[in-house]
Amino acid sequence: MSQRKTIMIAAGGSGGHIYPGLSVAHYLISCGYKIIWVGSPNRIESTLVPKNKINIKFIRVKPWYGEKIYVKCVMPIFILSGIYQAQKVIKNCKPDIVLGMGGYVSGPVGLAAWMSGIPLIIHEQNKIIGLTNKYLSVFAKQVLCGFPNTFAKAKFVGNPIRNTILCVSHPSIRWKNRTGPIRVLVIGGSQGSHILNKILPNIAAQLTNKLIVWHQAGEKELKQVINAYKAICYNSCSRHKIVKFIDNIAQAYSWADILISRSGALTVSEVSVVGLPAIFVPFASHKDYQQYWNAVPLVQIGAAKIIEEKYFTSDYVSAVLISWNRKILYNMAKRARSIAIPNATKRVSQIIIKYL
Ligand SMILES: CC(=O)N[C@H]1[C@@H](OP(=O)(O)OP(=O)(O)OC[C@H]2O[C@@H](n3ccc(=O)[nH]c3=O)[C@H](O)[C@@H]2O)O[C@H](CO)[C@@H](O)[C@@H]1O
Repeated sequence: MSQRKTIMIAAGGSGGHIYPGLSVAHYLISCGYKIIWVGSPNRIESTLVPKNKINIKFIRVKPWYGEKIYVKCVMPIFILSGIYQAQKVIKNCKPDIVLGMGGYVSGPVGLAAWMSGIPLIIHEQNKIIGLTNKYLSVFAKQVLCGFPNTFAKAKFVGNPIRNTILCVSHPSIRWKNRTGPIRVLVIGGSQGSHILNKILPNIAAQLTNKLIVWHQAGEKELKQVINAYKAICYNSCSRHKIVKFIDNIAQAYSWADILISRSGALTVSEVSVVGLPAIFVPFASHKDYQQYWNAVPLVQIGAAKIIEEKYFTSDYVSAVLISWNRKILYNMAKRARSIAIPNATKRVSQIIIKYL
């Protein structure tokens, strides 16, 4: 194996695209390969990727699609500008292969790779394939996917999960001797979720003393959420923890009895690997309702429940929560693990290596 082989990873915009890319990047680095990341300068990859000590190049990209007339008119300019910038980065970095992990940035980089004769591999994290990957699949040497039966042309490999999450101990160890209020972890995806931010303080008030909440509220609404818990929960609010973002998500998964969360592809896959019961509230504004379909496999095996936004009221969710004791939650946790794919990082990496 040559030390000089370079793998370019294009991914950005949200944790659901970046974290699985980072898992693959670290695996390949440990095998001696060089990684160059391409992302956008103003999105979370611009901080997350350097934090992981991975070299990142930036291109400025805009969405390739949209309903507004203005977006439709200027779209060809966006596309051409993105491809031009991506070609320049490819010319400078000379990658041997390009891996597209999703987000707008992977579109122009994937196309530029194909135009330069560099093999392109793409990975789709969701149960329903996104538009960027649908277009790129025409040019890709290999299409990989995180869920089975996503796309006719795709090979099912699972979603790469961070090592720290893979190291969370088995539910039988975590639940052993656990007592006290039910521990509810609230995650709104990489940016926080308005509906969870609005309803959870009311649930905490309704079920005072019965639960304890660790709530990731996102940057935008953090202050309002802290104030909402303070206003509603009176003296008990100090036991709840409200934060912008949870860096050590493995520790949070390990602490929790149940997760209440958006059902982004990565959160769903992580919950399965860790073995954690969940109430999923799919993001309703996605055209293809991908988050609903991401959660279905865990619901089908009795490890999770989907509550759609229109039914996500404090009365209903409180009723569900008090109907589940620790024993029920522990059994759900074990079921979640039964469909986990813990070795997806290795599977993706080995396919890349095969093409080098
Ligand atoms: C609104 C939107 O477009 N969401 C999409 C976005 O989700 P988004 O990136 O928001 O959600 P995902 O569940 O896929 O990934 C979130 C990632 O961030 C991590 N995390 C989150 C919160 C936190 O405090 N700490 C932390 O580490 C999670 O552990 C996970 O690894 O990309 C996903 C993958 O394509 C899609 O399935 C989602 O539909």
